[in-house]
Amino acid sequence: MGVGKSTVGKLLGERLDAACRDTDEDIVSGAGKPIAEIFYDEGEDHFRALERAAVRTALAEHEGVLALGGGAVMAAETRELLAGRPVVFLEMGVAEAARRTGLDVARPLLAVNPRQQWRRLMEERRPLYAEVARVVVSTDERTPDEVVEEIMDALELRKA
Ligand SMILES: Nc1ncnc2c1ncn2[C@@H]1O[C@H](COP(=O)(O)OP(=O)(O)O)[C@@H](O)[C@H]1O
Ligand SMILES: O=C(O)C1=C[C@@H](OP(=O)(O)O)[C@@H](O)[C@H](O)C1
Ligand SMILES: [Mg+2]
Repeated sequence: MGVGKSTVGKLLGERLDAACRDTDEDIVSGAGKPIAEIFYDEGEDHFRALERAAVRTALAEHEGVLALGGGAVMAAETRELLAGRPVVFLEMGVAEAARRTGLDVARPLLAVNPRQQWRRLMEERRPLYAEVARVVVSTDERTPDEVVEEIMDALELRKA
């Protein structure tokens, strides 16, 4: 959350001349309301079901860059669908996370005690990110464009 998946995904798409899709955007357009409202109105379990379906559909029909939400890997089905694909795990430290997410009400899971919540979520999720990732790229002290270049190197996407 806040590491830059959506921002960097779009830039990477431009850099590769490929389309970028973001499953959170698919969920919002499908539900007709923002993510925070889905959480508050229907609850997290409902959001996760929409997320699993959005990832399944996007992986089946989209070619190019796909940005996921930070909690998508919690679903075993999603981890299985990601296996063997060029998945990038973008990381950052907690100080940077606090700066980037700020008081962003669009991220309901960080609405209360954001730093503590972020640490707790990362402890739980880090092994799952490591399980699905082909490469890990640090985003601390890097601009989104620099992160794109790191991804290009890490996945060996540069043309010879
Ligand atoms: N490398 C970066 N350095 C500084 N700010 C960044 C960087 N990448 C993204 N941001 C900013 O952090 C916030 C969260 O980015 P976003 O792309 O929505 O992350 P995610 O999709 O991983 O939650 C946005 O305000 C974005 O402009
Ligand atoms: O980490 C999470 O559980 C979530 C991350 C969000 O996406 P980003 O990681 O793009 O912020 C969004 O899917 C939702 O608020 C839940
Ligand atoms: Mg995002």
